[in-house]
Amino acid sequence: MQNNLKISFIGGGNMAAALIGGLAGKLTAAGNIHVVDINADSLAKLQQQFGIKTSSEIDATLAASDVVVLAVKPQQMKGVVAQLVPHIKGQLVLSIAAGIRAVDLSRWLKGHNAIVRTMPNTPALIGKGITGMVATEGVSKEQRAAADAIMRAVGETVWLDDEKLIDPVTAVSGSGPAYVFYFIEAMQQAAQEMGLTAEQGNALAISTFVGAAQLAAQASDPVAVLRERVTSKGGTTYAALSSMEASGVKQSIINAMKAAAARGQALGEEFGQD
Ligand SMILES: NC(=O)C1=CN([C@@H]2O[C@H](COP(=O)(O)OP(=O)(O)OC[C@H]3O[C@@H](n4cnc5c(N)ncnc54)[C@H](O)[C@@H]3O)[C@@H](O)[C@H]2O)C=CC1
Ligand SMILES: O=C(O)[C@@H]1CCC=N1
Repeated sequence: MQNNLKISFIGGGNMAAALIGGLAGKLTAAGNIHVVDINADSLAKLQQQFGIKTSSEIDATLAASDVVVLAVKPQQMKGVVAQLVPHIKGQLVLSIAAGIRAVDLSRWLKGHNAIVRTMPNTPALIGKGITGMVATEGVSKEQRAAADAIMRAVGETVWLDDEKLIDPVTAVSGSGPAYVFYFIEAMQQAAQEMGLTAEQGNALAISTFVGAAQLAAQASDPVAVLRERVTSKGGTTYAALSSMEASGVKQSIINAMKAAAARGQALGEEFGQD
């Protein structure tokens, strides 16, 4: 399904590249995608990989875009957005930045109110992302549909009614892939400490994650029931889970995720000021 949606990315880093990979030549022609980045190497890579248009400075392409995706770090957002003001008229502005609130983007854009704030994640790279998103009042039906189509090009979407929930979404799915990788790293290390090779440990840990996650996605039972089915009384899993409980692993994960959400809020407060 291709349409003629013209999309400009401000920032062509990791997340932008993941999104462009799902969009270019799929949702819209590669020639309809434009990336502005100050890093010439990133631009050259994107240009080569996807055949999109690139430039090191904001130019007239921006004014002709339907959607402007803000994909720089929260710390850079205010300075970058200030440069966009003369070029933003009716476009949809779609931010993927952690923390930065729509109200601050709108103020920096001199009252522009067609903003969709999103939180994607890196499995977008393989079309398996999930994005939490919320729209401001000035977003039209068509713009909302365009935002949804852009994020669906790299996975699933979950729309929120309340922007405050974006920080919890960031804590669950935005940062979430890193927790999974951390858990896999721990399993790989344990495998090696117990005598398996790195290659064996790698295969066993990753396949276990993929298989268990797919089972959880497909099963009609809650994950707690799936866990109980692995856990024989007096058996090996019971020994492992008892050790985790004794070390407070579950509470530690909960605390960590609350820290991520709090950091999202703090980023908004710190980098969303005038
Ligand atoms: N990496 C992740 O897992 C996720 C990141 N995000 C958000 O995505 C945004 C981008 O993150 P990443 O892609 O990971 O960062 P990144 O550092 O890979 O990309 C940022 C890009 O912005 C460019 N840039 C910096 N100043 C600029 C300017 N003045 N004009 C144009 N381009 C400029 C940099 O050269 C860089 O290529 C962040 O706001 C982050 O919160 C959201 C969800 C997940
Ligand atoms: O760590 C971060 O701040 C970004 C947002 C979610 C994932 N990476």
